[in-house]
Amino acid sequence: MDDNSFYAIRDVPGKGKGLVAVQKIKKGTRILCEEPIIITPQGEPEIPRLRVTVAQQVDALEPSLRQAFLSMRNIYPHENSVEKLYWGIFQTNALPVENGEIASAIFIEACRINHACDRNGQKRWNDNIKKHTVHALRDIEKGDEITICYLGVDMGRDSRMKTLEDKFAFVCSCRLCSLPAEEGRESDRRLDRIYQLDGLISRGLAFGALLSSPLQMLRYVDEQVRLYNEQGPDDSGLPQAFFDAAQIVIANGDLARGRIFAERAVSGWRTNSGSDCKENTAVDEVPSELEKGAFEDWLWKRFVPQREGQPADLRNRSSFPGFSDLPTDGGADRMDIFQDGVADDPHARPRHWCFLAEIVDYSLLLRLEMELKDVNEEMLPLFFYTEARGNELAPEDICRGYTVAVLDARHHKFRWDRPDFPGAVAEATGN
Ligand SMILES: C[S@@+](CC[C@H](N)C(=O)[O-])C[C@H]1O[C@@H](n2cnc3c(N)ncnc32)[C@H](O)[C@@H]1O
Repeated sequence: MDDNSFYAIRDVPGKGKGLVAVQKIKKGTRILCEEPIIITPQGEPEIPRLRVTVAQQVDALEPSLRQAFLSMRNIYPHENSVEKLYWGIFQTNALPVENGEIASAIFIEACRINHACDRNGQKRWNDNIKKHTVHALRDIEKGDEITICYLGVDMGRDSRMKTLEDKFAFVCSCRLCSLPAEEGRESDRRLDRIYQLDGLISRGLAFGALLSSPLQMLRYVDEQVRLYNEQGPDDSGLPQAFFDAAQIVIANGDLARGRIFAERAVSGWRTNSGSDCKENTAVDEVPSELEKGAFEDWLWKRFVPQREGQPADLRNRSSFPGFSDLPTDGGADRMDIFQDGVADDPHARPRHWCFLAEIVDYSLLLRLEMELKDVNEEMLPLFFYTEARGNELAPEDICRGYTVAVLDARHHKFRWDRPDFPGAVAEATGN
């Protein structure tokens, strides 16, 4: 868990524990960023097998994490075996990950966040840093509870209530669910229509209506945006709506509107994922000097071997990857990124990359240890297991704010790493 100073875990009346803001949090701020402690694999439908997987991971947790897991809420408390008890806690608290490998996971702090249909936090699994994040959807005042939405799609009050009661055993009392009768019905009508429009727009995009009836399609999105705005400020569905509008107008050659809709979509996504939305360019940042081939390389973000004397593009993530994007020692993973050619091509030329990270802090007791921040803003430790334990470096070269560069860095699993633990304790090794 890093930089979690925006909140404290407190008792929240009628909800058990919850996260409460301990300072004002500005819209778009990353409030929480946390690694999983227990995961279930994607595509395993067999509950008994999942129960065993979860139980094995719980048993392998270090005592304080295990205690934290066991203190979590369990809405299935009447199960009579330890395995079923763990499974009950897992089901009550697990958050979706859905990165192709992991289906859902337990996070010690993120799983304490309560639900609100008009939540002020946006949850997301960030696959770049292999962590769950929550960003502020609007300004959150000190003392306010931080909330996320447990439901996948917008639905009316009765359907929301039923799903939350069936799946999470509580009755929601958020602002939206507590609206006076007529306002509540009005809100439901809006949500039903937003849902209906979603279907019309996605079918239209899939079946070519963006070319055959673009104005009708634009009307649908216009209505959806208006309904989102009436429903509440900064709805997290807005960026997708602007993106849909951008596709409709661009497909019809209307680049001026396309640019504005695209900018609005990006601005909304930036709020939803805050500082995680890193790699971006402004519309006028198109390189004008490049010849055709080089322009295409830029456009498709292809890896192009550096010519001698050519300055390196520090924003190129295949040359300057983050920690989570590094290849594994001896592994064939991500070879497509890390070789000039395809993985099984015997003539593919190996290429080089450089892991860069800022020194945030350091100490020199038994050995030199550093706390680093990489290009994805992921924090990680660096230990010097060298002969002189880091004393090879001159003291004036070790400063906060300086950059560490590790050429051809790789993940390396040490013998004492926990087996099969996600995002495991691998360290950057290199020459
Ligand atoms: C993932 S946990 C959230 C943390 C939990 N409150 C705790 O004490 O650990 C989910 C459970 O919290 C409770 N909960 C979440 N949101 C709630 C809400 N809006 N009102 C009442 N209870 C809520 C429900 O019991 C739900 O099954």
